[in-house]
Amino acid sequence: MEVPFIKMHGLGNNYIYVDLFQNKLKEEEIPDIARGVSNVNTGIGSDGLILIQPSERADVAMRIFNRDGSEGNTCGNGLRCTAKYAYEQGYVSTEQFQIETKANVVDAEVKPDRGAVHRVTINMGKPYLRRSEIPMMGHDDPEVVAEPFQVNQGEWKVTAVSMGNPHAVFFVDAIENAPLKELGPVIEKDQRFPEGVNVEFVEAISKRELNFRVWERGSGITQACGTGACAAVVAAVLNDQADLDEDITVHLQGGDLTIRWSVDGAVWMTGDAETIAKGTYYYNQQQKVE
Ligand SMILES: N[C@@H](CCC[C@H](N)C(=O)O)C(=O)O
Repeated sequence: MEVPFIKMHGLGNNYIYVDLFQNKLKEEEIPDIARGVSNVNTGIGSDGLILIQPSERADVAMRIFNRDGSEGNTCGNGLRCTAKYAYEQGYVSTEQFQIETKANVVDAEVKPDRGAVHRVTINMGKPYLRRSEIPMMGHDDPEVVAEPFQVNQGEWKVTAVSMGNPHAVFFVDAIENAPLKELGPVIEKDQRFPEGVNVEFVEAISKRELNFRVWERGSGITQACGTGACAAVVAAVLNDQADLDEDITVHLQGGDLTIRWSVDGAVWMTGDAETIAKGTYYYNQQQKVE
């Protein structure tokens, strides 16, 4: 089967996008297609698959599938790329519009330059902080902030934030010492997070600037995670490491995002969105990718 695709990235967090305004995919084949396109040797190579499709609740909808074929609820970098694509394709006719994800409906604003969009702001909505909303095992506290967390014989402090998807944030003194490869895969699948978790290590440089590294649920190390950067800023404010209602610069491996947790509770994210390539993926369902 031939699947027309666009490859886009937000700060190096790259996905294969399929436009379901124009094409159809069988629901049961989507996880396999996500694993297939993501494979760098036998596919295209990506952090996963994103479907852009019509919505009944918003102007456009988006679904995100990780490298391992699991479906995420939302994706910050994917939202900026979806906004760029929807505007450039003419699926929306205004610079402000709404995008539906499995998690929620968000407001997007594109900043076009002669018809092309390279920068997008998304109102990501309010973070979920109750333990049961993350979800994380234990008594249903209103917040999980700097809670002792033992892993691999080490003692850490976790702050848990859901931006529609779950994030476990750990502060480190120096980002280059973040044990991403060692602890990322272990914490991702830790039983205390019944739906798995995205794992972030964060160094607070000042109250307006954070260094950030991520191990994503279902995809492993990626160059950037938009929802993770939002969760990092929320966690930093909760730990008195960043200011509420101020623009915070988050330095990710692939570049910078500007994030603000505003007094009304909403988290705003501004950053780049770029197209890499367009083409056709030849999906062969006889060669399932595990
Ligand atoms: N890269 C993303 C998040 C993608 C989904 C995540 N791995 C999950 O399963 O929750 C982002 O930019 O937010």
